[in-house]
Amino acid sequence: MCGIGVFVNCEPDDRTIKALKNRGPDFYHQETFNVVGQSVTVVATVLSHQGEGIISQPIVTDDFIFLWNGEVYDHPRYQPQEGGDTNWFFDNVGSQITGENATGIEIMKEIRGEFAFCTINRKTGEISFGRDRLGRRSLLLYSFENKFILASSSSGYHFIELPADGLYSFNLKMMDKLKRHPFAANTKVDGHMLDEFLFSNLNENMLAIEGIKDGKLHSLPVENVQGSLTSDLWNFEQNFDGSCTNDWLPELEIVFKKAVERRVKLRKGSVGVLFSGGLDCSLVVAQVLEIFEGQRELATTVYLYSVAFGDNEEKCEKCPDRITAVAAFQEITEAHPTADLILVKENISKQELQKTRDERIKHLISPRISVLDDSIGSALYFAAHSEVGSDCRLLLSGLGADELFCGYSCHRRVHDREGLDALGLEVQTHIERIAERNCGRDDRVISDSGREYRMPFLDLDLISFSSSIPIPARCDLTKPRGEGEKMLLRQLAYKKGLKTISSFEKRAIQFGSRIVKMEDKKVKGNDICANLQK
Ligand SMILES: Nc1ncnc2c1ncn2[C@@H]1O[C@H](COP(=O)(O)OP(=O)(O)OP(=O)(O)O)[C@@H](O)[C@H]1O
Repeated sequence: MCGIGVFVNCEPDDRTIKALKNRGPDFYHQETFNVVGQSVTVVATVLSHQGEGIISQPIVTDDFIFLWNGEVYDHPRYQPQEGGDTNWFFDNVGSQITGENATGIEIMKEIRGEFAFCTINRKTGEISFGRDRLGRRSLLLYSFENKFILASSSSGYHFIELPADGLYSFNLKMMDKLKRHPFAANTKVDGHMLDEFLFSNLNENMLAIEGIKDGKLHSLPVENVQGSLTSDLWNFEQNFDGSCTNDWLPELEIVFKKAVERRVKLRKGSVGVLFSGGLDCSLVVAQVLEIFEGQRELATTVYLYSVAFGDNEEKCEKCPDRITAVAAFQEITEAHPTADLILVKENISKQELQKTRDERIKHLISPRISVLDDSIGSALYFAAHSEVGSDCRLLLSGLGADELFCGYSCHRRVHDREGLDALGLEVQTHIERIAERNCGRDDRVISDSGREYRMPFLDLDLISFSSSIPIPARCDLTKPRGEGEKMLLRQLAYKKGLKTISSFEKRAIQFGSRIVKMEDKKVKGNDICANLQK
């Protein structure tokens, strides 16, 4: 994982550099180039997980500048090599992505892994960039007059999150419009396929939506390149079939194991899991431990980071997520008595929350601004930034399980009111908008810890396989909570010896961690968050 930044006709401010350095504590480089008459400053920081030593960035040739933030776990042409995925990527893809040349993009589509990238053609001034189909790595965009910025993490500008709706290119000679190679999609997602991006020049009150009308606006038109980017790996089409005669569990077990294995194999340092004690993250922990038992050379300590909000230890211990974390830790330990497992309790007071939010969190959450962004972003920030486990450089979470296996209360609502077909569409929508709802924000707040964030349930093979399972085999929403939603995952947990955990009810992070209760807010999740605007 890395921090990448490209600053055309402007220089990065200190806060942006610090944010990028936090993401990549192993290496930092900043250099300014003249590209087709424009000043282009690139910043690259690295958190190394692949290859011998540390692979520096950016990769610069006479023709190209290439910045890569992500992991290639698997690709038909990829063999993990000495130079890691950065060098491989450059050899195979970077030199081929030039504007409308689709070859590079064709290779990119087959990457199993998460990424954001940027390639600058020094001869033509064509700059190509994008996030993977699920937006698992953040990339922010800002443009004003002749200034153009891309950065993994935020600063004092009015950035927008680059939508994960396609791969983009922009010509630094013309600076007139963006081109989008759109990803194929089955649902309409807010903020996707816009035909222009709007930016403001206001700098001081960066989160004040109201303020924009007083500042100048800059608009960049976006033009779609004909034909959309499709790939079997990116096919999230849901199986609406009502009949479910197969036993899906054995294959799910294999696909889930592979998804976790990919993510714990290519790494340096030990492993942590963001741990609520809920079904999803517990399954991830159990799978990691099984893999470690089978492949001792991969095994390390596994830290389980549990965050709870309250003004003293007693209150934190009563948080629903802390209660389940303690219970789940015990059950997992009983199932894996030889595992080197440490439960790390992060107790956060209101004072600490407010101070850290003002100093750090709100900048990382930016440009997201809702109450939900604040609650989830802050909880994940504290879980990820624990000082315990200084050798832990990788964090896993259970994100994605609810989307695929119908864990949310809205799934139940849609099912009860509109039936199975509508539920299938709801599942599809949840997956296609996860970049905007979760992934960008979560990547920024978590990766700021200098630990890389990976989500096994958002593995492309796992999504593809799960999507092929008829909805009634994934959940049975005629059954009560704690039983019907994520039914197939509950069976998997039971099979893995997590009997109590398999019947835990789903609980949203903002309630389970009690961050909402501590702040005593009478606001709705989608409201603009006053705390982020201060
Ligand atoms: N209090 C917490 N402390 C640390 N990490 C958390 C906490 N709450 C949630 N997370 C992380 O966020 C992920 C998503 O949360 P979510 O509530 O959807 O899943 P879960 O708690 O694992 O399972 P369930 O959805 O069944 O409750 C979790 O899998 C976990 O990795």
